[in-house]
Amino acid sequence: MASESRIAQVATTIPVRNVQDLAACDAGELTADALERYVRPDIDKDAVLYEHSGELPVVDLGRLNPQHWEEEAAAKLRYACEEWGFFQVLNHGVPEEVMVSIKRDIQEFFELPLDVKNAYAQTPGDLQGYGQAYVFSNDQKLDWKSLEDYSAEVEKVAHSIATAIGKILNIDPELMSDKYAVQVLRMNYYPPCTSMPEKVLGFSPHSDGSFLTILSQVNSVEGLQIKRHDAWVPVKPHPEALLVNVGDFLEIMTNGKFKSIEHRVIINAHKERLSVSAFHSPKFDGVVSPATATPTENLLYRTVKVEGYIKHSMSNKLDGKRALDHAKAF
Ligand SMILES: O=C(O)CCC(=O)C(=O)O
Ligand SMILES: [Fe+2]
Repeated sequence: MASESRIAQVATTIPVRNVQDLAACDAGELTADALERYVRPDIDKDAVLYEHSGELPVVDLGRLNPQHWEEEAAAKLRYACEEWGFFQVLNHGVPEEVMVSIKRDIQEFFELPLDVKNAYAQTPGDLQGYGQAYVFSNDQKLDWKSLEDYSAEVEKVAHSIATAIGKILNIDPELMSDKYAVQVLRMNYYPPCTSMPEKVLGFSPHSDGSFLTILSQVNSVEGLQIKRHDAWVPVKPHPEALLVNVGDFLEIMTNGKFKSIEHRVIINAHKERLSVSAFHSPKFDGVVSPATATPTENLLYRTVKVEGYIKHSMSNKLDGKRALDHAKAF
């Protein structure tokens, strides 16, 4: 569909030297100068709280479907969206063989020579950090069965989570259904950095310009950190779970009750990290309006045009939750 290709077009970023190529060069070439672009002076500004990793909410999707709905699981989902903005999802229903195949194909893809990868991909780009990404929207898939299967399965997961959220918030399912209608997949690759891993970021702090994002931490290498109470909490990869986060459009729609949380990716000294993000967003020509629980509730956000918001959030330098300021009511 035309609107979907437009997302991939705005998703391109500034061309820079491919980081995978950079990381593969001789140690002598990896000077502070070569890495300067990726060094983040404020990387240590906020504490990293490893001891809180285990507190990240885990939501059991098997207990949140119309045939089997448990209030306790619903309360957990609400808490996760209000307090953390991120949660692990178990019993997500994606068959094991689909997970195994997509993980294998992504690993193999990133081992291909650069020119072959670039010929495959519509929109190779950097991640505003020491990372590399390839983006595919619904109509621009690689010719892989695994990607097609994964995409379809993750769409079902997005549907189940959005339906459960709609039920929790008392939102008409019809109104909910077009909020996650467009899916864009991005494969992310973060090479190891032996010379100064503690100084470079794989992905600068940002919140997602989506409605819901579903992430698979493909090779279970740690790196993702999420903001909580002005500190960073590392997310431990969970082999059976998918990681889900509230995106900016869901924060706007809930008038700030569900939180689209700032996150970043740090770099490992020895291991590469691979992940695949599935962004689910409303159709490009739509709008998202804040829904208030009571008529007297103050409006924190205004109605935003989807296309304008996505373009705005992608065309600016990543800067925490700054993109959402664009949608503030005042
Ligand atoms: O690789 C990751 O863990 C995070 C990726 C991410 O934040 C994104 O794709 O928006
Ligand atoms: Fe993200």
